Amino acid sequence: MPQTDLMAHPDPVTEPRREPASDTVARFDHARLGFGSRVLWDDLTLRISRGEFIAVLGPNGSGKTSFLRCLLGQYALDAGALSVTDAIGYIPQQHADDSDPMAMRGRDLVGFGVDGGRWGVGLRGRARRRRLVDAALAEVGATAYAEAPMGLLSGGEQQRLRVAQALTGDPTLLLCDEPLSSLDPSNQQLVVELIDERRRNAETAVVFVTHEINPILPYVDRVLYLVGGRFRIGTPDEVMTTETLSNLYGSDVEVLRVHGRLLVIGGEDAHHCDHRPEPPTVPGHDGERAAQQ
Ligand SMILES: Nc1ncnc2c1ncn2[C@@H]1O[C@H](COP(=O)(O)OP(=O)(O)OP(=O)(O)O)[C@@H](O)[C@H]1O
Repeated sequence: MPQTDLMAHPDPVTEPRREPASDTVARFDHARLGFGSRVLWDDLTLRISRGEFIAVLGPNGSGKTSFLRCLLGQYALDAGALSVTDAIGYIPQQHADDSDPMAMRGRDLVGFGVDGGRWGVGLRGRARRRRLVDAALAEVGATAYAEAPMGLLSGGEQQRLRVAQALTGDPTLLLCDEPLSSLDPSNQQLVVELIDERRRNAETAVVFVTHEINPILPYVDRVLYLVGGRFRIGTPDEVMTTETLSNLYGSDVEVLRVHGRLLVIGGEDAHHCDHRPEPPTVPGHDGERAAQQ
C-alpha cells in the first residue's frame, strides 16, 4: 500500500505521535505489543537516528512485520510510547495482487507513491506527480523501462520500481519488508546498494526486515532480533553470536563466520543462509532482553 494512503487515513487510536525535526526519526520507549495472550515484545526501548541501517530479524511469526506496522501507525502499542517522523517510505512485502501486470506500467506503480492512485488530481497535480515520479525513477536508475508493462520486467527491475515508489515522498525513514525475497543474489545486491545509496545521500534511516542477513551484513549498524516474545538489540557483532542467539532461543544455536558470511546453525527456521533441519523448541516469552538502547 502506498505510504500516502497510510498517512491519509490515520486511525486516531493507533496513530503514533509525530517526531519533531531532529536527528531522531523514531523512538520506542518501554514499548509492548501483543495479540491476546501472545506478547511479541515487551519493554522495547529503541531510538532510530537519521542515516542508521537497522536489520529486523527473527523466525516466522516473531513480530517483524508488526514492528513495521507500529511505525506505520497501523498497530497501537499495548504499553509504552512511540514517536516517529511522518516522512516514511514503505516497501511492502511482495505478493500477488489483482492488478493486471500487462496493464500497469512501471511509472504507474511509482505514481501510486505520490497519490495512492487517486483520480482527478487536476493539471497542476498531474505535473507535480510527473515531476516526483521522474525524480524517483531517475534516483533508482529505472527511467529506461518506466513505460514498460510491469509484467514484462524482471524481478529485479520490478523491485527497483517499488523502491522508487517508496522514495516519492522524500522519506527520512524507509521501511523495507523483505524486499530481497524472490530475487537472485545479483539483483539482491543491486537493490541493497540502491537502498544504501539513498541512506548515504539523504541520511534516510533504513529499517530492513529480512530472513537473510548476509546480503545486508556490510551495511547494517544494528540488529533488532525478535524470538518468541524476547529480543536483542545491538551491532551484528554483539547480537549474531553463538552465546547471544542460544540465550535468545533458549536452545543451542551456533553462529559461524565463513568468508565474511554468517552461518547460523539451529534457531527456529531458515532465516539466515543455512541451518540444521531439526528446529529446537522456542520458549515462551519472558521479556528477557539485553544490549538495549
Ligand atoms: N492484527 C493481528 N491480529 C492478531 N494477530 C496478529 C495480527 N497481526 C499479527 N498477528 C500475529 O502476530 C504474530 C507476528 O506476526 P508478524 O507478521 O509480525 O510476524 P513476522 O515476524 O513478520 O512473520 P513472517 O516472518 O512470517 O513474515 C503472528 O503470530 C501473527 O499471526
